[in-house]
Amino acid sequence: MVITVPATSANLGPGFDTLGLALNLRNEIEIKPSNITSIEIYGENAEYLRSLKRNFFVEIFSDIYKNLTGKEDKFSFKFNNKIPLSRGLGSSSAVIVAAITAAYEMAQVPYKKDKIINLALNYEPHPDNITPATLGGFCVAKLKKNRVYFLKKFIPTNLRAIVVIPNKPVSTAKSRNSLKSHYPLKDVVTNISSTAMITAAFFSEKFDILKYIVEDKIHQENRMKLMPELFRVREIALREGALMSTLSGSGSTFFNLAYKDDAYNIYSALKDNFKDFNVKILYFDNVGVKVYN
Ligand SMILES: Nc1ncnc2c1ncn2[C@@H]1O[C@H](COP(=O)(O)OP(=O)(O)O)[C@@H](O)[C@H]1O
Ligand SMILES: N[C@@H](CCOP(=O)(O)O)C(=O)O
Repeated sequence: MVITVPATSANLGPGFDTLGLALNLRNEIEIKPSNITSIEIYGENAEYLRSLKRNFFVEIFSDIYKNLTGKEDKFSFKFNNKIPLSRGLGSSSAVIVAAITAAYEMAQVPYKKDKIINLALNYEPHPDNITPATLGGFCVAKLKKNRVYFLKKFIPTNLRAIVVIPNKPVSTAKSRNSLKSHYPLKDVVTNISSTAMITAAFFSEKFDILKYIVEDKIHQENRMKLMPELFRVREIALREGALMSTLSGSGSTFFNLAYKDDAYNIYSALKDNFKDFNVKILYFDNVGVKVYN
């Protein structure tokens, strides 16, 4: 069985722990029943991942598989990773969503994607990466009493993401600890109105308005101060025609949304200015986690 899962960009600026979308940058995992457990890791951060005593995917897969079947069967795992670690592209959510899905598939227990999203929450309590990693598209998610409620919208094919991936990792858990716990009412209002406008723009496919309404007062600026070059990434992307330009998740990646005809200009301006950063044009993903038997 092969399972693939997309990278995700969470928050979209003001939609902290609420908005996210899926990018066509996928980790691929091949799993086969075997007499012994074996793990092969290729691609992004392979050396680092090989050096770890515990494999996050295998642990989650084994727990869920055992819960479903009562058995401790052995498998061979081959990972081909494209999502860089701790860059704000949802690498941990991708692992969680793929591992849970793989366990249900291998155990041959029927499931709905809703189930995957809600189980994934036990491993990562913010649904803005988990929901688009599972479903693809642009997702709005709300956590209430330990349950995720969500809505998804397909992202049209005339849009592209231009991502700027710095070489410095940012741990999501550490970066969350540095956020303030209280905010002035006017800042909260800024985020509520901006998040609502972004949601309406995606659902009505009226993307031009994004140029004027994306504002965050909760987390972005503080997180960007850790890497001040990101302020210039945003300035250049918006100047070259991006519809919006936001920190991706907790960073360090910057996410830029553009019409496909403007994507190359934005890409080359960013590439010229940030030679040490990895700049990519990506399609959006509207499918989410996918299984090939
Ligand atoms: N492909 C992978 N295989 C195993 N563990 C992974 C993989 N990708 C991410 N992880 C785990 O998730 C952690 C990164 O999570 P996090 O800091 O939330 O970053 P991100 O913003 O990419 O989700 C890594 O340190 C590692 O423990
Ligand atoms: N809402 C979360 C999103 C974290 O995304 P990640 O891709 O950086 O893990 C946050 O802002 O902390």
